[in-house]
Amino acid sequence: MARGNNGTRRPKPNLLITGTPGTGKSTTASALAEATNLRYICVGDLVKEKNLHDGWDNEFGCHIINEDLVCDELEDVMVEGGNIVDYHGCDFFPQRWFDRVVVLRTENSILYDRLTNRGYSGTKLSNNLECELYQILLEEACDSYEEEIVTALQSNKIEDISNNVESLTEWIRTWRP
Ligand SMILES: Nc1ncnc2c1ncn2[C@@H]1O[C@H](COP(=O)(O)OP(=O)(O)O)[C@@H](O)[C@H]1O
Repeated sequence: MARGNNGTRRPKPNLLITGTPGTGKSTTASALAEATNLRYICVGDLVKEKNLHDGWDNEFGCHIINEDLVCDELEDVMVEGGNIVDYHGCDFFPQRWFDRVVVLRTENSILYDRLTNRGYSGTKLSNNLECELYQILLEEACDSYEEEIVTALQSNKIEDISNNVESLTEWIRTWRP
């Protein structure tokens, strides 16, 4: 829902850019933030910087995010509006925070190359490839937000990044409080 706590519409929209790791969230979200002057929030970095986690998960090789701490940390800026949030999950954020939810999608062979270049192997690699193959993030987004605010965008080629940034910039530009 596009309404803040005071019942008025936010002056600037909040967007969530989600998708399997490697689909291009941080590349797309940071380019979009630069093009629009909105605030870029990388939840993964925030978790590390502010210790919003419950330790390290050896099996998955990542921090165990504390979702309540993350939501508390972000509440004020999200109510204010004008944020582009990047995270490979979306079901624990309050639904009212987002005006648009973008799920980036990448073909498996391309994602395989990106993730192996990043040093992923074994279970971590196969879990992420399966996550993309079974559209886990798209389903999570559709289950968590109103259908009309969720959009899946392809992120296979470099041109996809500029096209996606351009169309989202236009959407942000025409946003009216
Ligand atoms: N649409 C795309 N076309 C080509 N390369 C891409 C595309 N999106 C991302 N990449 C590359 O893939 C890698 C992972 O991108 P990144 O933005 O870090 O993904 P994420 O934030 O989803 O983990 C980076 O090297 C990036 O340059």
